[in-house]
Amino acid sequence: MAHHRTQLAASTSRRRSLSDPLAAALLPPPNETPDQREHRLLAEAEAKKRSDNIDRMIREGEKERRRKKVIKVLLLGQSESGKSTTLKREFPCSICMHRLDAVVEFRPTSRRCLLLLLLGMFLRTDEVVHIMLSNLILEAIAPETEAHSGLDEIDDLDSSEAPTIIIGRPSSSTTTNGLPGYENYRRSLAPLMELEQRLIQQLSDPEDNAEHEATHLPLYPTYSTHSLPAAHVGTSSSAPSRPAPRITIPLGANSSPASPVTLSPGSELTVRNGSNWKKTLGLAKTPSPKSVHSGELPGWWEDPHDPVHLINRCAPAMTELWRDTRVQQRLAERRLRLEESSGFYLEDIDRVTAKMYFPTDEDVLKARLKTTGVVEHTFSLPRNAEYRGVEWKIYDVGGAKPQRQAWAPYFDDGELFKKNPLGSNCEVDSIAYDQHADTFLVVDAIIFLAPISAFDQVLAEDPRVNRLEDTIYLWQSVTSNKLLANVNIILFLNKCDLLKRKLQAGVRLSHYMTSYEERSNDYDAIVNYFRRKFGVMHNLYSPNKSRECFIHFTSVTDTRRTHVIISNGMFLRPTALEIGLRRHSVQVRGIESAPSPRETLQVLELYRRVIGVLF
Ligand SMILES: Nc1nc2c(ncn2[C@@H]2O[C@H](COP(=O)(O)OP(=O)(O)OP(=O)(O)O)[C@@H](O)[C@H]2O)c(=O)[nH]1
Ligand SMILES: [Mg+2]
Repeated sequence: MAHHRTQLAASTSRRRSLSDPLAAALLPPPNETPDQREHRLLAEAEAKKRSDNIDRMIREGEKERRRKKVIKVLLLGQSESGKSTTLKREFPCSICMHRLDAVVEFRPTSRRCLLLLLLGMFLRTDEVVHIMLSNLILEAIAPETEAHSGLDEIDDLDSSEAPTIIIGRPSSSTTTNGLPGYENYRRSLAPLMELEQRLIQQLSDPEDNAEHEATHLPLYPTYSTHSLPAAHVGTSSSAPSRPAPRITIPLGANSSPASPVTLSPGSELTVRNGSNWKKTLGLAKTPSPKSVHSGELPGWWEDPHDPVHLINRCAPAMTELWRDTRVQQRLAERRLRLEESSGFYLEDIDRVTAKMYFPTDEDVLKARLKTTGVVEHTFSLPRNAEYRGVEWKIYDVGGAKPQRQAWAPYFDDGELFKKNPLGSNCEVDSIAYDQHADTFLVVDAIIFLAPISAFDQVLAEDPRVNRLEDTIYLWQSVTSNKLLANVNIILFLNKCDLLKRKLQAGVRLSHYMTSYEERSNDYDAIVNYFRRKFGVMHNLYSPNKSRECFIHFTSVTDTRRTHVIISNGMFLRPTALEIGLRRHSVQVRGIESAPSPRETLQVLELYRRVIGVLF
């Protein structure tokens, strides 16, 4: 009986095997010799071993993937709000800022870059090919070809969205004459133009190829200042003939190998999408400890071809131009405050143009490189075992208006919900959606930068728009977005240092922001007013009423704060950690600009405890 059952099972299994073509192909040949059998069994054992190995590797990879936490943070805010600077400072481990001495070897590249930035301040005299032209001194004092008044334009805006901030006095841009002495200045600075070209060549990557880039933007038409769409951010009607948005962020892609800078005469020095300032400033490589500690630096000042010699010769003309009261007046009329952003070294021309000038940490931190598109920075936290395995992905976007075409569509929920493949009621922590690749980029948090010192300034790319007004519209569109309902939002009320200086110089907020009325022009009163205003807007517009918004007063160029954290052995910035904390509903008070050592310790202690739970 048992024998019969075995025979039956064998014949059933053979029948099943024969009906399965793969099994049939693997069956031993019917007339297999003992030798052949031995070979076959050996080969099968070998194949099984290989297959088991692959299975094991897959299982381990899966375990590793599950163990590894990836925290994704998106930086948002208008151009020059301080996003890239925040990235440099708030996430110091991404550029080895915790070992400031380690970047010494790469300063020569940064040095050339900073010299180029300085030249850029003086040189943009060519035709209107770039919206940033108005940033530059010679351009600002050049004879004008066309006059435009910001107030006239503002009057045309839809009254339902009338800004609470007035745009300020129209500049005396009706003047069509250039500044007296303009031609002299132009002549004395002319040699620098050739030098600028040379620096551009030195800093450009000859193998630059858009196809290498980690992110891609469509080719948009170049806007002139006058053809930009109306300033109402977050309203789809503001860009009637907007080209189809496209953004591709290959998930898991590392920093792009592409050329880090876009350098062309007549445009602002730019960090390209898919590239990063680490490479631009020469910080991308890990320096060898030997050369760091040997302190050897190339003696560039002895090289007659080094740009520093020509710049050094032109320094007196540069200083004279910058200090010329008529120049200052013209810049003030145009409400251009170069010294507040990339022009910080204009007050330092002698130092920066000295033959042996070498960028300080602060110079590197403050160097302004405009971002275009979306740049992804990936890094893991070193050393500290507590945080091992956490990978950070920070997305830094270009905040200038033409750049916002890359991200503004993601705040247009009507459009996005329609395309949302997960259905309109789904709850996704999504921000970036690639309509071509059908992928969502899920972010854990947004850090929104609002430069509150800019209440008396206009956008460089659109002088019709007050900077603070623009930030408020942006904030409204981010906080009210339904798709972002579950994304944690951290608000940096940034550039507090500049705000303080501006108020001390007697500039009145109520002069530009009528809704501030006759309240005190005192720093504390004003920052608290802004905190309340932004906080109330968040609570009012947020579709998720239980979401809390963390608000910090920051001066992100202030390196002292970084040092406090570093000296405490923390490689994470508190604001970054809040991202994780929010998910677990743990309340943490934020550190403001200059925390006392006691405050820092308290917060660090709290973070440590919570991190123990989280990671
Ligand atoms: N004094 C001061 N300067 C700041 C502060 N934050 C940023 N800056 C300066 O402002 C300029 C612009 O900063 P970025 O970080 O390049 O601005 P961004 O938001 O990345 O600008 P885009 O790339 O155009 O979107 C730089 O020169 C910074 O040094 C701040 O808190 N205080
Ligand atoms: Mg940037």
